[in-house]
Amino acid sequence: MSAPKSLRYHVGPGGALVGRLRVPGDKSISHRVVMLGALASGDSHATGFLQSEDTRATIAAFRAMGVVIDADGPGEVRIQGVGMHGLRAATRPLDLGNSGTSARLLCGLLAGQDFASDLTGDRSLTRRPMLRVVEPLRTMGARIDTSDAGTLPLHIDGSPLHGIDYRLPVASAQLKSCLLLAGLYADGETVIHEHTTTRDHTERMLAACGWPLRRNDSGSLHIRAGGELQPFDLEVPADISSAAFYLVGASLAPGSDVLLESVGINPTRAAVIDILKMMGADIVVDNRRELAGEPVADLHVRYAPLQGVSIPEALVPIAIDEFPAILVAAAIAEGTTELRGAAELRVKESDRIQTVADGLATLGIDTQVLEDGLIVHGGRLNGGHINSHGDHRIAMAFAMAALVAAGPVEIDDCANVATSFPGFVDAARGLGLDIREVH
Ligand SMILES: O=C(O)C1=C[C@@H](OP(=O)(O)O)[C@@H](O)[C@H](O)C1
Ligand SMILES: C=C(OP(=O)(O)O)C(=O)O
Repeated sequence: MSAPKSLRYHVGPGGALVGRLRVPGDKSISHRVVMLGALASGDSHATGFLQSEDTRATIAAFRAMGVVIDADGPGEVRIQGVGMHGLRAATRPLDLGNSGTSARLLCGLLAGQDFASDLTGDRSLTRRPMLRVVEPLRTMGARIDTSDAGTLPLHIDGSPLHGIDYRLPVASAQLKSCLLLAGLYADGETVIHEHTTTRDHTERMLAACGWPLRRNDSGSLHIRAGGELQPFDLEVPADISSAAFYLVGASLAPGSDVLLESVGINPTRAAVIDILKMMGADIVVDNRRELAGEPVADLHVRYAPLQGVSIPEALVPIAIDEFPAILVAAAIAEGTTELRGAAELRVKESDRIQTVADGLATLGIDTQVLEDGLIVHGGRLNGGHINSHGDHRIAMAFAMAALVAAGPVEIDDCANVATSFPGFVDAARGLGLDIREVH
């Protein structure tokens, strides 16, 4: 979107991370704050909100549909909810930038409106698969056109929906959330079965807004239309996906000692802690409490030597966005790390299996690329020149690799770090990383 695309990071080798930090608000929860706040019957307010390019894309979409949103205060957002039937047709296509969460959740939310919408996005987003949401929505009665490749741009001709009984074919919280949001407008019951646990922020926030949502003993979700969403006033936890870069950086670099404050540790999100601990990381989870119906804690991480592990497949969806960082940790761990069952990584902002493998090869690390994962043989890192392919998490993960590299790490195409973690460079420098931006 607005950030310059030529941004490069120069990261000097060595050093340690020391200090305390509250990383910005959780991106998944911040998107949902805007979406459910917009549909609530009254005004909502949130602090700790992530102001980033992805969440701004969601805000812009709802403003274009007539919702008044004030997001000027740092980390603060006020939303004048218009009620379940108060959205209005936008006069332009809704441009969701780089944000898969915005595109997929909005698809469900807009399918049952009584107006038409067009959705588009940037180069990366217009390549990401949308049929996973479009096909079940069509079964619910939605009228949606996609590109020939099944991607954005989409035309959604709002239509009456009916509930379906659906088993998710991929472990995707975006798909689950899309169908739950469509279910808010569907006749009869919408039932969703998941064979693997994925993040449950939509379910928690719907419950917090007083919408009846039932989970039966086998874990399937049941939702019906006809309710009202209560407005809310909440504090968004810090994003564990952003904290992950510092968990890894501090684990890698001797002498590191970092306290990450008020990080969301929702059990459907927090497997990065378990995986790093399996590798030998020294992470203490302290001061556990709740914010916005979500568990949070302070995470105290100190340097520790790491060993390679075989990552349990059940943990993959619960750490899905953290693999660029985890695989950088694997690169200096002693022995071999095996990641399997992670084919979803290929359809994120970049093909994260290939971009990580290419980046690690540049730094001198042997890997074996699998269709659904990566085998990393830990070793010593050289400096080198990395192409992030415009993927924010690749850029931040390789910035941390410099802490243990023998020479500088240059990373191209870093502007999209602003999609999830504006302020990453200042925060990293504040803790001791020798990083600067080159325009
Ligand atoms: O629901 C969400 O907020 C998200 C779900 C995940 O995507 P998938 O549903 O595609 O796994 C994750 O990768 C993304 O960053 C955010
Ligand atoms: C995959 C991600 O986000 P999204 O799907 O919303 O683009 C991410 O933030 O790593």
